Amino acid sequence: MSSVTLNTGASIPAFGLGTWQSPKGAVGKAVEIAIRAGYRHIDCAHLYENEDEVGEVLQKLFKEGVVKREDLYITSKLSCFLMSNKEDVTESLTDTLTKLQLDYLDLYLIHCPFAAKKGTPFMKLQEGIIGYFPDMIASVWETMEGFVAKGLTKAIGISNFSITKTENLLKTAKIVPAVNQVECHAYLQQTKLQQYCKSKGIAFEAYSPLGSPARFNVQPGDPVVMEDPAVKEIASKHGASPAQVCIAFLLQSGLVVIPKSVTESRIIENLKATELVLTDEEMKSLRAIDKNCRLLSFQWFAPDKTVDQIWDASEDEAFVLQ
Ligand SMILES: NC(=O)C1=CN([C@@H]2O[C@H](COP(=O)(O)OP(=O)(O)OC[C@H]3O[C@@H](n4cnc5c(N)ncnc54)[C@H](OP(=O)(O)O)[C@@H]3O)[C@@H](O)[C@H]2O)C=CC1
Ligand SMILES: CC1=C(/C=C/C(C)=C\C=C\C(C)=C\C=O)C(C)(C)CCC1
Repeated sequence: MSSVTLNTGASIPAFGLGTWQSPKGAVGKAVEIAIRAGYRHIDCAHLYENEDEVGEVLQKLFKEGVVKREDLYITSKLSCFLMSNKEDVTESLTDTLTKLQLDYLDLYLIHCPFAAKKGTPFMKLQEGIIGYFPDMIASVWETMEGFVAKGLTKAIGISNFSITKTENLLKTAKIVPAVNQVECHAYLQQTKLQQYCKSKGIAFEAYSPLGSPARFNVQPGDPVVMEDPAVKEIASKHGASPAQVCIAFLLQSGLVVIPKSVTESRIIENLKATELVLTDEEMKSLRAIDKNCRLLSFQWFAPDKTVDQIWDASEDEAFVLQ
């Protein structure tokens, strides 16, 4: 399986399994099926509230000798509820390591540049919003740099950072983020952010590569990337599925891609997309269907701001689904 070399010198498998909205009772089985089938990269987060079940299955697979810790690439992310001070940031990582039953992560990301008050009930998030503060992010980053020094994570990175917010972070960062994990699919290709990340040596990781069809804010009439005629036509030419084309397109663009599934047949189907080779012409057709269309606006984190302000839209002028 292909990999991307990070600015740390380490390699990250270019293909991995997402676990957002993978419910407890299903996520462990999904991770087990994936690893047994050949996945070596799992994307987790404190916010997903399922890391304990992922940890249990990892332990089981280590004990059975199916895979060794050093052969896996495990990412997790700092909770947006635990960003206000060093103790909270440390609590988020410690809680994640305990739940995953690991001594170290391969990659630890700031989940998003917005913070919310500790203890805010998840469904009342809007009441606990703190917002985006560059000084808070700088201080979170300094704490995370300490995690690398202590061997608690091999690399640190960011998620949902625009160019402007990354530039702000780089003003004080001693470690350049290894990765920026952002929404990216054929309808939101983020070419400007991709180019910027490349220029800074930051690897670009594509989340929601299938257009997150079961996202919580999905509305009737929203564009559906897996139903795009170009995607379907290319899929049928290859005897592949639309999902496989969506994944192969991003992989062949040099990105790290982390589709989520808890369905055995889809977990396997998505893995097989790593073998699908698209022609230059097909890549060109897929590049042409970009709609600059953001599916996850994160506006709930900053209700006083417009979506354009949240994403520093002068950079990309994406239109956003409400
Ligand atoms: N950093 C961040 O803020 C974010 C990170 N992420 C990460 O990226 C991962 C992927 O993004 P996500 O938003 O989950 O969305 P995806 O684009 O990966 O889509 C997942 C959905 O597609 C379905 N699906 C999976 N494979 C297929 C297939 N072959 N054919 C048809 N449908 C399929 C899944 O259903 P089913 O499971 O029922 O099979 C699920 O409903 C997340 O799980 C998470 O790890 C995502 C969003 C934000
Ligand atoms: C899911 C809903 C809400 C909260 C979302 C939060 C706190 C985080 C979403 C994180 C994502 C997209 C993670 C992917 O990695 C509300 C509280 C806003 C209410 C609607 C449902």
